[in-house]
Amino acid sequence: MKEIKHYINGAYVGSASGRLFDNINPANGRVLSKVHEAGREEVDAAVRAARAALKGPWGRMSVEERTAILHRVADGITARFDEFLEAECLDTGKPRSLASHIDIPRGAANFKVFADLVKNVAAEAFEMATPDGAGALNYAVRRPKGVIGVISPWNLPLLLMTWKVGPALACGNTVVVKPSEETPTTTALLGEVMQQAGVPDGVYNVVHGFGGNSAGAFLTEHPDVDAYTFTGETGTGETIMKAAANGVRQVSLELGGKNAGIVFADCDMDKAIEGTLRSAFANCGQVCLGTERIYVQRPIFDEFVARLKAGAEQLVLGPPDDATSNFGPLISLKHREKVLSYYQKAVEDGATVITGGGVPDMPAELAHGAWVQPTIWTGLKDDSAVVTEEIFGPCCHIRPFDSEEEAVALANSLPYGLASAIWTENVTRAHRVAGQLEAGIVWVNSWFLRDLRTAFGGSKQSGIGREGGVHSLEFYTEMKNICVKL
Ligand SMILES: NC(=O)C1=CN([C@@H]2O[C@H](COP(=O)(O)OP(=O)(O)OC[C@H]3O[C@@H](n4cnc5c(N)ncnc54)[C@H](O)[C@@H]3O)[C@@H](O)[C@H]2O)C=CC1
Ligand SMILES: O=C(O)/C=C/C=C(\O)C(=O)O
Repeated sequence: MKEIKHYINGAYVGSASGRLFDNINPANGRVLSKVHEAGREEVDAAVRAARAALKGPWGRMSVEERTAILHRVADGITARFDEFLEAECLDTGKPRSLASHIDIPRGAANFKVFADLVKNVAAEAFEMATPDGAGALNYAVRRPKGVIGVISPWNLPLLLMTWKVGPALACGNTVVVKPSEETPTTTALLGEVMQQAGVPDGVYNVVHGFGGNSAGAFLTEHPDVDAYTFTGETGTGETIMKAAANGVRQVSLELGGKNAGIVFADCDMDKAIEGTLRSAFANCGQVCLGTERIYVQRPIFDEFVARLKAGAEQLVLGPPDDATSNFGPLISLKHREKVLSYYQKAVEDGATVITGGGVPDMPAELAHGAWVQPTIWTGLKDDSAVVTEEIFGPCCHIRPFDSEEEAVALANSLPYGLASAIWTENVTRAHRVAGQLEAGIVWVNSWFLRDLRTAFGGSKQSGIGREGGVHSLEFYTEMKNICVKL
């Protein structure tokens, strides 16, 4: 059986404890590989290697040399596209059509975009007057923050990990990555690409393991890490923030959401249905930007529900190697338990189940996979847990609204504020509503349309800080002002 080891200081190493855990294929429940679980010893070795590398060749490189290497990393991912694709699809069960269009290309783009950005970004300068009339000149320079702890989730494993590692390295930092225990493979594979691209030893380190009382906690408790970037559940973000408070370390947190889709009667119905099918069901609903609450203006409510139901029922459930499949399993049986508990709660709370609501019949070879049906409800009260809590599954509740004010109030009614999607052909309304929504990201007549130069992140309990474009540079560098008296 294949073993997945840590990648520390440019070498693959096992755990001193000899502890291994199973990496499971969620499509069929089979063990894919055995993964080494890091103890404090391995985490410490990774952090030491990362600290030393800051002072080694990486720290002395010019921006041109460093960014040329990062372009080679991107090219290395592209050259091994099929290997990354296979690994990501086996770890997550997601359809190849999805991973080949989103996950793997973004893995490469995340290095290129930030390598190009750091070469072109300017820093501020201010001339000032002084009492003696000679004046002074202030100018800013950016310096790497240091050793960055990267804790990444399982839903878009390569995409979300490189979304952090790309800018961190472009800015001259070194990293210790703790990928999700559910999806260790592409993070491990990236070590080989880093090596071939000429990334010096110790710049990119990977430790595997779980969260609490395991590699995740050991990394966030380590005193020699300068800052942490995390994507995942809000509660986990709170735990990481508390750990980072020791030593006043900065955090960038991209957390949970319970995002609203708002569909106005003047929308282009075909586009609204196509977009909402993706925002509710893509990646089996496991996208933090997904819309689990859909508000539809009353005159088109019945038609919208009927058409979304028809679309959901046309999704083709199947494993990644089935070219016709566009809907995979959830990440694990444990996560399926959570999702099914909401499916049950919806019924207990009096929902009308428009479609789905359970576990599909799958062929014998997939019977042990984490499959669930795409599910749509109507008729729940606004305070039902199904409508207020992040489920992170392929499901949505649809509720009618009458006025624009009501739709905005409903969308803003929860403590989350990550993303929203508005569907309307009235441009004035689109701008007006977008401006009022309490969310870090608002899409109009689209969903998950990403320009990597834009600010990405959540408000309220959906996160702290923004990444993307120059906003990533704000987090991954320290800005120093130099004041020169003339
Ligand atoms: N992208 C997102 O917004 C994601 C949201 N979730 C949400 O979180 C729920 C739970 O899923 P999990 O996989 O348990 O998410 P999680 O947020 O706990 O895990 C994400 C990462 O954090 C690490 N982690 C967990 N506890 C930690 C700790 N105490 N210290 C340091 N690292 C820690 C995990 O090992 C993993 O690498 C899901 O049902 C879903 O609602 C999960 C994954 C991604
Ligand atoms: O950076 C992106 O384009 C996508 C981000 C998606 C998430 O952060 C998520 O699903 O957690």
